[in-house]
Amino acid sequence: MADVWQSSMDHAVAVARKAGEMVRGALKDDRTVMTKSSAVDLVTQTDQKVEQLIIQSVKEKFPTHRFIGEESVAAGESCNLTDDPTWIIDPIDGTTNFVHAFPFVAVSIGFSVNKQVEFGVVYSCLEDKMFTARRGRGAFCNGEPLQVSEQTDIHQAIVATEFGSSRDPTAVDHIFRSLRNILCLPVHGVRGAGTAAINMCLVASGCAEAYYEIGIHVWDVAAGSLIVSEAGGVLLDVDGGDVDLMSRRIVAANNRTIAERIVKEIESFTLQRDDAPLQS
Ligand SMILES: Nc1ncnc2c1ncn2[C@@H]1O[C@H](CO)[C@@H](O)[C@H]1OP(=O)(O)O
Ligand SMILES: [Mg+2]
Ligand SMILES: [Mg+2]
Repeated sequence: MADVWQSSMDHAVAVARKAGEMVRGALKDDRTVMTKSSAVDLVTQTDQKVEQLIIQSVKEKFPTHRFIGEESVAAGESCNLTDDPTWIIDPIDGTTNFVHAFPFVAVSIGFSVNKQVEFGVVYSCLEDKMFTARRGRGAFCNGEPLQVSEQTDIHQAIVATEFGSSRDPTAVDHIFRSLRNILCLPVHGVRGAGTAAINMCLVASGCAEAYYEIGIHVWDVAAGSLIVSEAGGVLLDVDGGDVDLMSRRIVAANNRTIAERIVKEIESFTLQRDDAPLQS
């Protein structure tokens, strides 16, 4: 059966590749860093230029589609997911890595209709790996099918997470308590690539059993969430309920056994939702 979103997905892959070229080029000369929500929440002109490139090219081709883009939201645009076809864009996931030339940097493009992610594209542009997933049709890396790990024993798992962009000692302590619980289960290891999107692609690829984090935004995980589920993985909220991409919390794992085991060890907390009304 013809896929109504195939041309949109083809466009997403093409523009993600173009965006990745721009990121690779900018690695050599653009290191002018600005900050956003905290002294370690970084943004560069390249983040902004790449987001504009993606949005402009999509607007020309699909003028009725809507957008949620990290840098547009930072500039004051709303972050509401409607039933309309919506491109959910993180132009550079891993800006801190980009600034330091730490080699995990991704362009992340999710596409939702009726609030459901229809396709996801994550281009790990320094590794030149194009991760794609179409709902119901599997997940791929450079065209090769992806499959999550078959491991069900948490003690033999690698768990990915990040420390986030808050350096408030109380908030850091909170993150460390969950991390300590998980590390001491024990697990084989804890890792973090420095980008939510690539962490999720590592789960989809079977290289890590799980990824969890509180503090992510919808643009960090929209594409990756579909890549994980289409590779056979599961998504949960950190309290074990259904995942809610606007809630800033996620557990992505190879299977429910591992996901639920991790949930037990997380000290959850809530943050302001991505779709909370703007403060005036
Ligand atoms: N100092 C920091 N360290 C790690 N991640 C950070 C960070 N500041 C912001 N983030 C963002 O938080 C996400 C989840 O950890 C990352 O993918 C990253 O997305 P970003 O590069 O698009 O801002
Ligand atoms: Mg991001
Ligand atoms: Mg970003």
